[in-house]
Amino acid sequence: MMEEHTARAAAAAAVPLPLHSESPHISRHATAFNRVFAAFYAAAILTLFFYHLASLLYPASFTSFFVSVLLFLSDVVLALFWAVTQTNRMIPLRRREFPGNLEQLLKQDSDFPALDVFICTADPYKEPPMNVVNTALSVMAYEYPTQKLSVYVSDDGGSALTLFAFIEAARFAGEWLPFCRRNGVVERNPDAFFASNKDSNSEKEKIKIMYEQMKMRVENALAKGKVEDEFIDGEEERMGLDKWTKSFTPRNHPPIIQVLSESSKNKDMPNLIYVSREKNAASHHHFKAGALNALLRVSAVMTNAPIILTLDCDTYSNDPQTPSRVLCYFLDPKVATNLSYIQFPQRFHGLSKNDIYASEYKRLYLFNPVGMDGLLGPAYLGTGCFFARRSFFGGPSSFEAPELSNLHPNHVVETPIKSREVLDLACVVAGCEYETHTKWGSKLGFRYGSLVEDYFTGYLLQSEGWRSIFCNPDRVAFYGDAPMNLLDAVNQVKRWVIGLLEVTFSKYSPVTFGVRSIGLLMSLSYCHNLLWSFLFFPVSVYAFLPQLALINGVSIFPKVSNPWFVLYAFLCLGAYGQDLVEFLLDGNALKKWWNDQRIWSIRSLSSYLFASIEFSLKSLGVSGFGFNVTSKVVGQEQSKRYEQELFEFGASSPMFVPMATAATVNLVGFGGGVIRIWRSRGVWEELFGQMVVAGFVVANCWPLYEAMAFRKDGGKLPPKITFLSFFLALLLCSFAAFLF
Ligand SMILES: O=c1ccn([C@@H]2O[C@H](COP(=O)(O)OP(=O)(O)O[C@H]3O[C@H](CO)[C@@H](O)[C@H](O)[C@H]3O)[C@@H](O)[C@H]2O)c(=O)[nH]1
Ligand SMILES: [Mn+2]
Repeated sequence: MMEEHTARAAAAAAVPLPLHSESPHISRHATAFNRVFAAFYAAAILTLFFYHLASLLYPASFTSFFVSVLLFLSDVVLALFWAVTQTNRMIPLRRREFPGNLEQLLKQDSDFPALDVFICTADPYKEPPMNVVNTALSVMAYEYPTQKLSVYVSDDGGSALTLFAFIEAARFAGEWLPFCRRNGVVERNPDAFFASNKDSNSEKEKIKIMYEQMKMRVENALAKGKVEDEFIDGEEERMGLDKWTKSFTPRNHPPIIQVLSESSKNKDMPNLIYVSREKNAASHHHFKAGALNALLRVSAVMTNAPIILTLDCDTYSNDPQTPSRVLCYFLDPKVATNLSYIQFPQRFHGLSKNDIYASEYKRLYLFNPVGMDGLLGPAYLGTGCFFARRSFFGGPSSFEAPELSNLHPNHVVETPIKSREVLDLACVVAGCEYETHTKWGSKLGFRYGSLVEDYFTGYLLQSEGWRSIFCNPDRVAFYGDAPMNLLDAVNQVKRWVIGLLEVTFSKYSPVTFGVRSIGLLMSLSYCHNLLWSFLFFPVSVYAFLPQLALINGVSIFPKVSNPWFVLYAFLCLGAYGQDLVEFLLDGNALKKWWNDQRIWSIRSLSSYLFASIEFSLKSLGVSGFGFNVTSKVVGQEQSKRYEQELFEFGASSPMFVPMATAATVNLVGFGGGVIRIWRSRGVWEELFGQMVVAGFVVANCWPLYEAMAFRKDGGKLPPKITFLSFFLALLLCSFAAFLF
């Protein structure tokens, strides 16, 4: 009896408890419905093309031919966009991790694999050092053996203020980390913790005061633009800050590497290392990808952890257990062999109630990754992503050796991180010239050649045979900042789209290279983003053409009584309806969806349009572009308006001109249509489709009318832009009067 029991226990021990599971993200019925709907929708699109071809072949006049061509081309782009969205609905996956079961593998601290965290920052004024410090503290306080954890901060802004903030942070961490552990704090970003925990006790009061004092010192230094002598403590700190000589500028300075906290000296603290790679005017620094590659090498020399977490400076940890979730995959030999990265969704804090600029990017950061996870895995989203270091050195079965043996992913570091030898080598690998004649950026590390280094790198890793995993636990793992004014929001997407165009027209285009290396469905998923830039065309056509025709009483869509009208209605309602249902099922309010669909058109008429222009100019050699960092600070007035969900225009940017012109033309078109229908009732059947389109755009443009005519605050549309758009609308109307 006893024997049998022991035997059973032994058998149970031999079968390890699962570390993770996967299941379909949506019910089988929902997937089946999606497929049937997709089949119907595809048939409807084909029928529409038949209709278009017929009108192209037998045009009534030159004008109707011209109109048909524009509508046909627009619908081709929209149909392609629809088609590439479908792949993400085919096999959406939901994953679960069981970190509790890790105990079987991790009996003591030394069993844990080491983890290197990379945090990138680039500008102390757009990315306040205190926020970066909060991000760093939130990960330094991970529930993870401190001896196995190192946090590297890359400062592309080359700012003494950021270094000073981190000197302060290292000191504060000595109190903060034990405080979190003693009290089982879950919110380990101090700022978020103090904001949400109002009740106080003496211990909390004490630490809050320390935090406030640190914050004051850092913010004072920032306001003065320099670090006062009185705040510098000891020779080591002085020597670090002394590197900022007269000739030091953010674009021209030697490499600076400072170890601010060392786990071998203080067993309760992880390593904290400040890195500002060398910069000079003669060498290209490849923006964030360059910074990450410098960190890959510096960290290889110092700690060489097999697992790496990349974070933007604003992406703080909201869950100290996150590394354990990741280990559920990295420690499972069945998935680990070809696993490159585990991506968490990008989530944002401080969004307005209905997210007016749709900064949440539900589709990009949630729906699409879930869909891609059923294939080879999600795209890399730039932040909140854990990598296997090995995957930066060639495919799973084709190793690319780095030029120095110390950078080899299996190299074991035995020298203390503060030794001269290590620091000197770290400075060499953080130098400008280091990458010349090496494979960094092409075969090794993060890839160069696109402003969306995340998308490009993830895609190329997958094409080498790696796969990725999307991890979306119930408790949000990371929170970041979203742009809080319209110009920042559209400029950010413009930068992305330029980066995507760089990929589209490179030799690695998903359309050609991708289909061969990652298969049709995966490359279609990647094409979803590539098609963004082309959307400016159909959206411009639908924002102007039906309305200009309407002003002139010309019908361009089928009459309501015509059977073809049903087809149009099905295609429009179907696309918008499915989008709406997916949003509502995800638990979002209707208003949030409304804002999301509005921004889709706004981005098309601003970001996508201007990105296409800038990319063409660059290709012709007329101008260049760079990585314009999104500001993570907002003024008080602005933030109040954001809370009230008022669109923030304020600046006179050409980006606003097309949307303001569309708003004007649609209002005039809708008004003109109403008058025509009122004058002769019979025409409503012919103009109905155009009235619906114009009415829909007018409803969408409400914030623009407000900003043009009714608002007095600093966020209104500058009169210059309003008048320019009136003028352009007049020009368009005159042209239309001539055309129709
Ligand atoms: O030369 C540079 C430029 C930027 N950054 C850092 O890159 C990060 C992202 O910059 P941000 O201005 O916030 O850009 P976003 O458009 O918000 O970033 C999204 O898009 C980027 C790709 O375009 C990804 O790298 C990001 O992870 C992703 O969140 C920030 O931490 C910056 O400090 C650098 O380190 N060096
Ligand atoms: Mn950002």
